[in-house]
Amino acid sequence: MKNNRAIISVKNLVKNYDAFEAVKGISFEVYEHEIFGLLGPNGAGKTTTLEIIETLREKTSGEILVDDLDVDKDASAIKRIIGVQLQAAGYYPNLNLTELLELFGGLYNVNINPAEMLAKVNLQDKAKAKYKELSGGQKQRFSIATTLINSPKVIFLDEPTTGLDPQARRNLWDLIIEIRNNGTTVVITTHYMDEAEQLCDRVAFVESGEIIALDTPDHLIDNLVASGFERKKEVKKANLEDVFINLTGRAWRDN
Ligand SMILES: Nc1ncnc2c1ncn2[C@@H]1O[C@H](COP(=O)(O)OP(=O)(O)OP(=O)(O)O)[C@@H](O)[C@H]1O
Repeated sequence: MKNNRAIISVKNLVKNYDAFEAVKGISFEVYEHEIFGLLGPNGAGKTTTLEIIETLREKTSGEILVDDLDVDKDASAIKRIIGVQLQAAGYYPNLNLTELLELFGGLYNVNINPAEMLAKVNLQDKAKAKYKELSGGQKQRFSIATTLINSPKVIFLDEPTTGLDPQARRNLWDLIIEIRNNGTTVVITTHYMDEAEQLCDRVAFVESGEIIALDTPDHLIDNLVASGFERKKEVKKANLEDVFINLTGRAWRDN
């Protein structure tokens, strides 16, 4: 299924906020049809990097191609082939889910079938509900549905399962895998290492604006184990959380 064609290519990306270097010359590729995770501590530069790829934020320097389109020259063409989660503020309170999807479809100038889109994220029973009446997991599922309106080649999910209960998280994992299996590349950030381990084909660890490791979860774990690392009283000798802490030297939930 994976072909290792780079659908996103980032070369020497730098982002400075005044004198502060938030992203320090990172390079990586996201392959077509994979689920690619950007992991790392708060403030590492993940959201900044994603928003630059999404053409929503200016970079300081570097080259970025999305499906061979250059963010400097083809930003509007890139916007047409990517799906980005809207902020909740964009969900007009008086409209129900069906009306919101019709509105967004209109903004993208595409014909959509709201009932079909809601069924994709298992919200068919909420067609007439308002966004504010949804549970946290339902809100996330609706937000993911909105990323699919323009049948994008790549979707970006920034911490999609934060605050969800374990079951809702697993439901969302199934949904994300299904979206990938239907041919969409997924770029995701998460602070949950079990999630990254379950979901991501490859992950990049970002620390202080640099990529300090990039590989499949399996390889990262195996490398850590091969280096002599051993967990106390655990059946498996290490997990991806161990890789993370070993790389960054701090607990991954710390601020
Ligand atoms: N608009 C801005 N102006 C100045 N500094 C900013 C701006 N946006 C982000 N930063 C800084 O850049 C750094 C990277 O922020 P970013 O939001 O990309 O991190 P992150 O890895 O997504 O973090 P988190 O896991 O907390 O979401 C942080 O130190 C942040 O304070």
